Amino acid sequence: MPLLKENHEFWTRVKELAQKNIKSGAYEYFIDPAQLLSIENDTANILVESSFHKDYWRKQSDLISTAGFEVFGKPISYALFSKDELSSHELEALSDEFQEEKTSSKISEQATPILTGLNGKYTFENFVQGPGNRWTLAAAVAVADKPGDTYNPLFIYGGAGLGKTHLMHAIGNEILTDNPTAKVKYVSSENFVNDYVNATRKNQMESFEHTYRNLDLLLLDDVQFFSDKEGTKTEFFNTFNTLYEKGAQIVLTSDRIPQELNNLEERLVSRFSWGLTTDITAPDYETRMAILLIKSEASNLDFPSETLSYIAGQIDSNVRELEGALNRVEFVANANNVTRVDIETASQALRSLKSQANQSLSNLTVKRIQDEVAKYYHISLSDLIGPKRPKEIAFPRQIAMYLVRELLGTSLPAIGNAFGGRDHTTVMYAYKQISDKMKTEIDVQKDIDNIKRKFL
Ligand SMILES: Nc1ncnc2c1ncn2[C@@H]1O[C@H](COP(=O)(O)OP(=O)(O)OP(=O)(O)O)[C@@H](O)[C@H]1O
Repeated sequence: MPLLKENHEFWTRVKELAQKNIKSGAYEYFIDPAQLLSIENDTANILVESSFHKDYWRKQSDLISTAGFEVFGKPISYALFSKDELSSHELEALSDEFQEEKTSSKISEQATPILTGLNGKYTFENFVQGPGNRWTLAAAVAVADKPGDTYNPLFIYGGAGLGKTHLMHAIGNEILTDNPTAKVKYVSSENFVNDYVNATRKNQMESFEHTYRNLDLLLLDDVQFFSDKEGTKTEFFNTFNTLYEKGAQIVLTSDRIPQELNNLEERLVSRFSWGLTTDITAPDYETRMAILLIKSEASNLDFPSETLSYIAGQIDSNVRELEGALNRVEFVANANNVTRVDIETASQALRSLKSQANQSLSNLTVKRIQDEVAKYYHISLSDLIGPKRPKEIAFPRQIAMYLVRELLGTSLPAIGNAFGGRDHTTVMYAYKQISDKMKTEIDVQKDIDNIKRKFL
């Protein structure tokens, strides 16, 4: 039976995820008024306003399962109760425990539990070892075994989609399994900066420092995107020093070595090299095969090894893309009612992926992408490529930059030029922002799909 503190953490996480993925009107109407009554036998009992709200909540199983995995490391199902169908007695019976624990938690020292940010699905067990990641995996296991003791900080660098984030989560999950009370936090550099900016704005620096400087393990992802604002850098420098001096473990990732992090000052970069700097390179064929084998086991389809070998031969530099290719093959096989996936089906699926890109290549231009994106978001082309920065314009601009990079493979400086002479780092940031959102935000995935469809 999970503790109440975790219940709170779970519910906060559900709402955070909903805020990210659901339009604000729907969030305010359907999600915000709902209450978590209790969690019993891995089932969250949720009270909603009416049976109409229930229908909406039934489609939100992703929110519950993601938050369940992140907070409890296991699947959580949910039962819905609407106010109009529950007697006050039944309501009391369901919520007693939660209310009771809620009262006692108010007395406990910390009002807000640390949100670990960890995703329970990334573990050492499901990370495939290969020549490109062997030493980094060994270092990560050593760090999880003796945090703060072996390599501190551990700095992992390498190209996109090669497993850096996976290993970070695995370290955090392992440490929490060994010591469930450890104070662990995974955060992207961007979110660290956001937390800091919000804390200064709301006058909550004490609470910010309390959270970050008392950690046993800080996992900071993508430090190449760290803001170059002075206040944030100083705060991070101080956080780093405090944690390091008290022997807390720090793990950092980046797409480049510390010495190439031009956004950070020398004194910080040199600290990154105090521990161990280690890289991940692209998986070789055997590793790709092993990854496909593990991932395909979760499928209800039969993948003969020659089919996996075919897929492994098509995608060779990015595990995220390899997973995407497998998903695409599964999708096409299911659509064609195929249960045993042969090479023909796989090649058909991957051909259509490629032909989509090829078609785009043949008649697509930067200008056409800009026009379609501007039209889609109801803004003018001059605003899209001009200097304005409000969110309603900055977001479509990031989408357009992402699509140009994705569909045309245009270089970063050339994209910068096509968008009013912006610096290539701005384009890189935009691309990363949208790639990240594509992983978690359904609305963004839909927007990108809708816009892409106009080019086919
Ligand atoms: N060796 C591996 N074994 C199993 N899965 C892997 C391996 N390497 C990567 N993956 C999977 O590939 C996907 C991408 O990995 P991850 O997000 O960790 O990449 P990354 O290096 O952090 O990329 P980015 O820099 O773009 O954020 C994840 O789903 C991860 O589980």
